[in-house]
Amino acid sequence: MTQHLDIRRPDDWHLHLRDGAMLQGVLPETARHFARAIIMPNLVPPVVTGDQAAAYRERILAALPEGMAFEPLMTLYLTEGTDPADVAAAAASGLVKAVKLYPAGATTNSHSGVANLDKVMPVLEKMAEIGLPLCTHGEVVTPEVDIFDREAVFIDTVLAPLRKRLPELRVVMEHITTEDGVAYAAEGGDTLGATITTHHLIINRNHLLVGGIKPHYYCLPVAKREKHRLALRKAATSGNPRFFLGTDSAPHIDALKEHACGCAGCFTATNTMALLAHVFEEEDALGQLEAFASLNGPAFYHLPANESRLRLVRREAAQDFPEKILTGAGPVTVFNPGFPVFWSVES
Ligand SMILES: NC(=O)N[C@@H](CC(=O)O)C(=O)O
Ligand SMILES: [Zn+2]
Ligand SMILES: [Zn+2]
Repeated sequence: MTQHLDIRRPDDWHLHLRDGAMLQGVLPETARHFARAIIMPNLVPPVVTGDQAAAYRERILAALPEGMAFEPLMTLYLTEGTDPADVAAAAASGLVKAVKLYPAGATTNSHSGVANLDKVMPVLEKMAEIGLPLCTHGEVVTPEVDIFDREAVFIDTVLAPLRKRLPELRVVMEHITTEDGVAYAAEGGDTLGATITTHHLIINRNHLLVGGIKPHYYCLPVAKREKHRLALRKAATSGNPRFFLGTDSAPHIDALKEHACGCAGCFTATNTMALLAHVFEEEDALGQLEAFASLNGPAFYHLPANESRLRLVRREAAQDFPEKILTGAGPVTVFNPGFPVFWSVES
């Protein structure tokens, strides 16, 4: 029997589109299913100023194929030189929807990020005043802290003190990967949100490491123990408005993933909605998929939910997804969940 699930069209609250030939190649994969996305600013060089965000937005719209509708929601990359007045102007014009904090050295293209939070307090104070959210890559980079503990230590030593110091600041904990992140976000009140990726609902660290290293499962924050994956599933399917979808779909060409020093990032734009339907069905929570993918994010960002709809269909036979997307920059492997998926998006 074919089963349908109709939901409001989803948005992606954490997406990497890159630039140039890669942007051209990956943008349709998101625009096919998503109405809007928060666009991450970690280009080389990063998107720091309002002018740079406006120019990047134009490049994204220019790369959109004829007949596709998609609204990029722009962000600024926070640096120790960021000007609070520029941030405020970019927010007031409606161009910029959030500012992104990368602790310097934490992830892909984060070297221009923040080493000393004191240096950006004037920007954060301005953001608290105007209600502009701060999106955080929540990992400390202290070499002594184990990579699997970096998120929990960030919460204790950076995020909680910052939110005490600036309680009005609206914060999104991006791509949470631990039960600690889930617990902190659940208690955070309405100034706090947390995005969860599709892949962290599917893989734990065994999938990454047992039986040979799987470079296409390597992302940051790195996948954790099974108990953390289960906590993320519980949070995502709970209906709790603090939790919403941010795929963190992060394309890198295969040559840089299958490498002695492979890049971090899973590319999930192509099959995310089908995979989420699979996960939510497994959790007996298909009725909560719309909240997670289409309602909780807009509510946090004070934007209306989309009026258009998306239909997911459960087929008799397992559905095929492309193994790779062929972009002008090179092939990009699509996230393979490692199990058959019967759901697909009706086109
Ligand atoms: N998630 C990742 O593993 N990679 C992201 C950066 C990020 O979101 O941390 C990327 O830009 O490739
Ligand atoms: Zn990140
Ligand atoms: Zn990301």
